[in-house]
Amino acid sequence: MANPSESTTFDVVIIGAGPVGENVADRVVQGGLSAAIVERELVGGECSYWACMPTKALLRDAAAVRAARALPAAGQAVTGGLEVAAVLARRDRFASNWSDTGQAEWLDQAGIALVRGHGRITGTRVVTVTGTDGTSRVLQARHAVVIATGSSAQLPPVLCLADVAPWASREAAAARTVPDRLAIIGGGVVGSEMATAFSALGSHVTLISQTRLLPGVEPFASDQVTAALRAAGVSLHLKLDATEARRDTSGTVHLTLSDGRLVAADEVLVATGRTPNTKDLGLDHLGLTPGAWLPVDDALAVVGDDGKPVGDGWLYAAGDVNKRALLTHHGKYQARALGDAIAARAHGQELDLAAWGRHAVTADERATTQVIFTDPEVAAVGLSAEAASAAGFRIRVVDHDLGAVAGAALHADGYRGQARMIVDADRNVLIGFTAVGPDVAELLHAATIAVTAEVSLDRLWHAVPAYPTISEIWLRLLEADGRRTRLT
Ligand SMILES: Cc1cc2nc3c(=O)[nH]c(=O)nc-3n(C[C@H](O)[C@H](O)[C@H](O)COP(=O)(O)OP(=O)(O)OC[C@H]3O[C@@H](n4cnc5c(N)ncnc54)[C@H](O)[C@@H]3O)c2cc1C
Ligand SMILES: NC(=O)c1ccc[n+]([C@@H]2O[C@H](COP(=O)([O-])OP(=O)(O)OC[C@H]3O[C@@H](n4cnc5c(N)ncnc54)[C@H](O)[C@@H]3O)[C@@H](O)[C@H]2O)c1
Repeated sequence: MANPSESTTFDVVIIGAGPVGENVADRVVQGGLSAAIVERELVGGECSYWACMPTKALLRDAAAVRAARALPAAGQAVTGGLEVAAVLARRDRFASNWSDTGQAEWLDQAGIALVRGHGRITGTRVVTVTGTDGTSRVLQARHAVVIATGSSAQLPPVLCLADVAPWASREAAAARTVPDRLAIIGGGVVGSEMATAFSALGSHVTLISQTRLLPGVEPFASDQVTAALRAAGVSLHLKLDATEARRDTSGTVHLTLSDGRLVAADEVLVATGRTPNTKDLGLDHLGLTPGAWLPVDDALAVVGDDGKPVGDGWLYAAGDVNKRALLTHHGKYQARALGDAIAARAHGQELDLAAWGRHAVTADERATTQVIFTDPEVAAVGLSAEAASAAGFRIRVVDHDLGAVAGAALHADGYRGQARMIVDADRNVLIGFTAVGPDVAELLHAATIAVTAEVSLDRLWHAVPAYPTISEIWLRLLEADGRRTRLT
């Protein structure tokens, strides 16, 4: 049998072996097709080495200490501060010491050919891979090419920023030392999580944000994270821009803010969003714009300016690069649907692209889930009140104090948190849920199931939360909404 790693023709060629590319490859191979995956850096992508895993490892020890300190006896047992070297060493393990041997072995066992190098589309269903030694290999796809090249940190237009050699998320996630003073530009998810992590590790953190913190989440959740960061000693300069950067001869960076204030720091972390990895992919030959996000249709086929699939529909984009949801779990959800769809098409089967169908990615629009690992955590699914109103839903907004739930009061003394459900008043179903508070992450999946299954609130009254758990928030929210009498 031919060695798949030496073949040049495959059913599917995937560019990018991040979590999304890996999952597309897995599904097409499980669907009976052959697949090659092209990777220019590490198999596993951003998430494994510079994003989800190492950043959550940086946050976890401090969260455990906080949880213990919220209880009188356990708090007594916690003495001293965090051992920074041990936190960084555990982070290194979670980043697999930046070695992809394990993930490359997994590809091999799964029967997926790994081609190392930079991939470019050089013709219809053709990808040319340039290795680090400059040699090229041409791969031909029989059915489809999938772009899963992810995204990189975007630098904001701050004068002379490049001269101060700022950190981006990669440098923060892989930091070898904890700077005494860290300035963060950007108050989104990366900025807020890294402010939480580095202040707990001992940095004096100053965060500058154009907007309120976490502008994508419900304002009450953003407010609680803002208050907690302030209480932890983080200096927040909100609704301001950094305009200029300069590093002096002693190594100190000086940032000028739009109101004229100056911020001094040892390092600057830029966390102002992402830019797609599409600059050098050969997209210009296909009438697409290099460096732009890749617009896709419901089947994740890349579409041109006319909204129609490029070519005869052989080119797909999944994960960060299509900008539908810049989250690993949503990218992998897209990958499962797309991999199955490519296999189904290749076997001459009909696709099921109706809402919630097997090959559809409906949850990207109706039930996006996210946990933000700040202190307190934020967990959200579906629409916020603002987004639901903007989308034209007639809604009821129901709020409840999480700290008033018996399970939360037991969980931590002085538990502070809040939950909100957004109800589609016409259908009486949940279309959004947000919770903020210590350890709310694991509350999220119950809400996700209610939103995706479109469970009526009448039925949710029969989902009895165990006593005394934090999940009793569901009962409290239903009570706050009031039991409605069915008129039919
Ligand atoms: C600091 C940070 C923390 C995050 N934390 C979380 C979190 O907790 N939970 C969560 O769900 N999401 C998180 N995210 C988002 C998550 O990292 C991304 O959504 C996810 O990595 C996207 O996966 P992907 O496969 O689309 O792209 P990537 O992970 O970026 O992988 C793309 C791969 O393609 C390769 N590639 C690119 N161009 C080429 C080319 N031309 N040829 C060959 N290979 C190429 C790259 O080297 C890379 O390996 C975080 C992001 C950041 C920045
Ligand atoms: N826990 C998680 O799920 C997690 C963790 C980290 C990152 N991520 C994902 O990674 C993606 C990238 O995160 P991010 O924080 O870089 O982006 P983001 O889009 O969440 O936030 C970027 C922030 O930077 C601000 N900004 C933009 N331009 C600016 C400028 N010139 N000056 C000052 N501020 C500016 C924006 O107003 C926004 O607040 C997000 O989409 C997020 O979903 C997820």
